[in-house]
Amino acid sequence: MTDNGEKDLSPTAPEVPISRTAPPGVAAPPEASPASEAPEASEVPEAAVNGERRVAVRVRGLWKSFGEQVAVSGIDLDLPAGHFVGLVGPNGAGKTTTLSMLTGLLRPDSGTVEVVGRDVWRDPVDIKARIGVLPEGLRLFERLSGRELLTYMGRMRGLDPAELERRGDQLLDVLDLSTAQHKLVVDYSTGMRKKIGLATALLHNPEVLFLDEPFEGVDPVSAQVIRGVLERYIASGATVVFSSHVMELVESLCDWVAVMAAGRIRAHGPTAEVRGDAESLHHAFLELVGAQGNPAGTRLDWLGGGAG
Ligand SMILES: Nc1ncnc2c1ncn2[C@@H]1O[C@H](COP(=O)(O)OP(=O)(O)OP(=O)(O)O)[C@@H](O)[C@H]1O
Repeated sequence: MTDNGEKDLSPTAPEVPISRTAPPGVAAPPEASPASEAPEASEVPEAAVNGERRVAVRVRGLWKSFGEQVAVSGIDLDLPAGHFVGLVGPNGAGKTTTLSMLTGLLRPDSGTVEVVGRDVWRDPVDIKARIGVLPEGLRLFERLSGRELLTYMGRMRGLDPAELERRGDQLLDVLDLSTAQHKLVVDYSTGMRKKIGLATALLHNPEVLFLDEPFEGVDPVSAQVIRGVLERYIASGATVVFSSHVMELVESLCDWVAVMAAGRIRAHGPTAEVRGDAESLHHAFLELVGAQGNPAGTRLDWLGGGAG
């Protein structure tokens, strides 16, 4: 158990007894300087090494409040490179806020984030060339066609035009968007928007891909396609960090998982170890976030039967 009340199952973590119940309370804010005054990040080489393991994302003391609401409560986390990492948690757990801070979209109140050994807030331009992001509430240039969007993003990334066209052709083909490539994005379905968003996130061949709910609103066929693309990407040594509520999906896709609740990390490590002896990751998750045995339905004694 760490200072944050989490279960750290990473192989580099000290040997500690594992507790599956975690206190729901929120710790007091740390005596930390604002992110802009954070101490100089150590010079970590690109293949940052933590023991034998390369670290794709290193988070220390990350904290974010919105007024009185503490969204992320001083989390520490090492996410290993070359893995499919799932960030899971109930509604309002702080997943989107965390992902936004990991990708330089939201400035933390305090704490540091390093991605492939570089401080996200000190090297923003360099970092943005190395990561791909599919954010929540994806905003796209609606009046461009899918193809135009890819071309625009590729040029922004400085890709050679011939290479950009080659990659665009392949991505549109693999993601089954070739026939819709000249349609305006505003006319795309939810699943098509996710797919074109994923294509723009992959176009520059990033080292780490951050995806907020990538499978939400995506049909099973498209989900299978996205899954195949991501598995191939991981096999090349890249890293995917994605958030999801769908535990079965996380269990089948991710070999590493971090469980969040109330702004804190409740457990993280190899998926099989976080699941432990539980029947499934879903059951382990319910136990970790303290949701088991909550008979919400029994309080709705008026519901059903149509008696008014
Ligand atoms: N811009 C904001 N202003 C005020 N409060 C916010 C803001 N963004 C997030 N919050 C609050 O921070 C907490 C964490 O929100 P966040 O969106 O990170 O959770 P989440 O785990 O992604 O939830 P969900 O699974 O429902 O998307 C919530 O209590 C939310 O109301």
